[in-house]
Amino acid sequence: MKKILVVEDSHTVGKVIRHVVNASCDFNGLYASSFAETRSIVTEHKADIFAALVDLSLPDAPDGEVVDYTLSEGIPTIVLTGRADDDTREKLFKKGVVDYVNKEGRYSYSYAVNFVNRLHRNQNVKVLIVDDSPSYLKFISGLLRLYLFQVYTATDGVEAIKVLVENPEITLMIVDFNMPKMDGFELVRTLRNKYEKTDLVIIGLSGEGDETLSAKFIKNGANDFLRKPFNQEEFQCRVMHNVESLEQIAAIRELINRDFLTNAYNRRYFFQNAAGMYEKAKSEDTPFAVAVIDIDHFKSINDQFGHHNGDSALKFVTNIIFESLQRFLFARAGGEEFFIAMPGLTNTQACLLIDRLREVVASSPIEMDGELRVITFSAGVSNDLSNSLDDQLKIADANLYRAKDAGRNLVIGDDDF
Ligand SMILES: Nc1nc2c(ncn2[C@@H]2O[C@H](COP(=O)(O)OP(=O)(O)OP(=O)(O)O)[C@@H](O)[C@H]2O)c(=O)[nH]1
Repeated sequence: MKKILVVEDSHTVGKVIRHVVNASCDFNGLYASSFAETRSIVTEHKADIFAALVDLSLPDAPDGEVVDYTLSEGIPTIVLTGRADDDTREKLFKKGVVDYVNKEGRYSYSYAVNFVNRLHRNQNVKVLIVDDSPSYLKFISGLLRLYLFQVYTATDGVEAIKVLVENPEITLMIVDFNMPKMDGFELVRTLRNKYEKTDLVIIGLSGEGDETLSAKFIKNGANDFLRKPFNQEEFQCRVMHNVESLEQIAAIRELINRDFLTNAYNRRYFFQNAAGMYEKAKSEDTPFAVAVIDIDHFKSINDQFGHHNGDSALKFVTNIIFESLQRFLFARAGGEEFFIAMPGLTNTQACLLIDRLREVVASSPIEMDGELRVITFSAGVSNDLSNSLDDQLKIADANLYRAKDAGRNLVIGDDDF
């Protein structure tokens, strides 16, 4: 596992940072209290060090020599300092530090540690810069790479759309206003026909003197705006803030769409997504099967072994279904009932698949209070696109109750009469 290097000579500050690292850092800490110790730790662990929090002034390195050292070793460096006047800050950014933090108590150390976590996550974030100025393209790319983002570039709107189509995982764009072929407004307007603000963040950029540009950019669909020339700190704050917002929205979406107990998708997510699959199958005239699964005698599991064991059984069955049916849409519909949408499968294929799943669950007893208990489920399958999605689920449900009536631990489809 990668590590965070912390260089701090004050015992008290070191102790607070250690606490913050243990509580909230994605990495384990390596700690040094002098330049000499830093050298020996870096020599031994260089390949494992992801980033460093470095005190600007140490007894054996009073003028920031340790910062030059960690930077020369290629380690992303965040400076801890008690004296960040404008001049010091500018010099630090010119040297290539990622950020600086004034030593002002626990909050500032939390900020520094969270910033390292942010850098870690940035490695998975793809950013597209669109600017016809080679110098700005280079400058912004350099900053974004310093923050460990994956960077793509385009020099006009037409090229930008092409890059975006080829790389659909891009979630952040930085778009200049004044460009040939298609200006920034037109590009943003075009993109907003397809990408929501909550899926693709666009930060507008302009060097024009017009004070109204920022509002115009935002009214055309940009999330935020930066006026050239900007300083590194302002750029960093805007970019990080927007990326964090996007992540928070994604996290909220996950919470809305997932069932709390099993972490399977919930009923709302199922209907939102199954409807599109159903329509696609209908328009392409391809098969579309649904299944309703219900655990047998689940009440007796609760009654005999208690609710917590019932919960464990639900999680256990969910995991098996999830592992086995990853390519299909699967959700906990409520209680001990699950829905599955299987585009591309005929009734026979879907019945065979669900029956195989039934065998796996039935042959995987789980331990409850020291006793091995076999869990089974019954299922109904339906595949008839002349019915609506709701009706198809109702028929699958009716088939499920036939399976229950026929003795349970059984799968019944449209043809099994
Ligand atoms: N532990 C636990 N139990 C739940 C949860 N949701 C629903 N249940 C229980 O699931 C049981 C479902 O019971 P019934 O609808 O009678 O069905 P069954 O006992 O499975 O019987 P058949 O479906 O006829 O085989 C009820 O006792 C619910 O309280 C849950 O999240 N956790």
